[in-house]
Amino acid sequence: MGRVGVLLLNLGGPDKLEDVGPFLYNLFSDPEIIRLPFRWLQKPLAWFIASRRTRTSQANYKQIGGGSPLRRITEAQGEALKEKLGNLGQEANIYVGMRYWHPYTEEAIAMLTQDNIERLVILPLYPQFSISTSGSSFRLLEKLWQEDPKLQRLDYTVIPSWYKQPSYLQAMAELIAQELEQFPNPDQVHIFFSAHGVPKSYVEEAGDPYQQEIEDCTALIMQTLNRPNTHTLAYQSRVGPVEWLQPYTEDALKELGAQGVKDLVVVPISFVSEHIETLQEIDIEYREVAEESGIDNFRRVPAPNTHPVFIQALADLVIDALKNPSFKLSQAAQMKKRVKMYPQERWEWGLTTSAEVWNGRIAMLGFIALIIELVTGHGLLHMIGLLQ
Ligand SMILES: C=CC1=C(C)c2cc3[nH]c(cc4nc(cc5[nH]c(cc1n2)c(C)c5CCC(=O)O)C(CCC(=O)O)=C4C)c(C)c3C=C
Ligand SMILES: [Fe+2]
Ligand SMILES: [Fe+2]
Repeated sequence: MGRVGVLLLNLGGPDKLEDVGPFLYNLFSDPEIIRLPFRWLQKPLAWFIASRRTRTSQANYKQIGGGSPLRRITEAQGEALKEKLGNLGQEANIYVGMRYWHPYTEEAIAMLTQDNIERLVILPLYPQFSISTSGSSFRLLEKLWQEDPKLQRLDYTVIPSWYKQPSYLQAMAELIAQELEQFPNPDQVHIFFSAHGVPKSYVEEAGDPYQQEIEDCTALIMQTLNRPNTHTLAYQSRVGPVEWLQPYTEDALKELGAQGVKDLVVVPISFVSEHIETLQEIDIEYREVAEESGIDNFRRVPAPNTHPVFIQALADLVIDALKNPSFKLSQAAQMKKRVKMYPQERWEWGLTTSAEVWNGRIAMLGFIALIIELVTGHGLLHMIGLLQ
């Protein structure tokens, strides 16, 4: 076997507060995150949404030290994986390719081409597949492959999703058990799985397997844990006006509080590193919701990060992938239908989702008209004398 490389794919996060705006712009420019009928609208809309969200998002990053720890943790995972693979007799170079921030996927690809890697394993750091995460990175890679004959000669394989991997399940079970043991009555603690949400239309219209994989993953972790605790699965981090997967984490916490649950442990399951949604959203925002709802003892299970059993899981995935027949990007990036972030087409009166969507659309048209007017010097505002 020639030189082996492992490409770890991840989302990326702003390293410092000034990065938040451009990071959000990159994220909202992705048609896998916001799908629009007209391609030319993508960038202006991304700019518009990113500008509106930057301040709030910056305030959240400020609460966790002024930036995302994602790059540091992903690089540490890469180093630990390299060492583990070496111990198992499989030398490999590790590359980190982020989708929306540094080090970008394009940079990782340039490095591995320069290093003359001959056999590559593409491993997304998302245990479950979603169109919006692994799917988006696979589509970007597909594009890079189409553009570069050197990449077309590279022998590669993709691991589309891996939530059933036994050492991953074992690591999650160990982390949960460790947290349960912090309570006086561990068996009485309610285990609350909080998965990252996606718009419902991704699953129902576009055939995203994400919800199914999350439900299977939750059941497998509970089986591996093998304890009598009750549990709930809910979805966090909704963005925008459309319906996302339900129940929402916030509502489910309130409901459990109302039912008299006092001891609760939250398990983040869509992601394997600490990031804004564990450190800020769960640890600060959802803790507050839980405590206001009467849940007195609220704890969170840490993300797997560089837990040795988790690193073993990554190493096993790589070694198995090198032995098995290749899985290609075209198979992994397939999407059943085109999805939209804003699916509602019918008008409804009142302060409804539809009204919010139409308000947004009208505001968007106004915004585009304003830009055109500022660029050309002609338009309604000039006619009525508001602009000169
Ligand atoms: C707008 C739609 C979004 C979808 C769909 C979405 C899916 C999704 N995201 C993650 C993991 C992460 N998301 C992160 C940041 C982030 N994500 C969105 C939006 C969507 N995510 C936004 C607007 C942001 C920026 C932060 C904010 O302003 O709230 C991150 C980065 C975290 C960091 O530490 O910087 C991760 C990781 C998953 C797993 C997922 C679907 C399965
Ligand atoms: Fe996200
Ligand atoms: Fe998010």
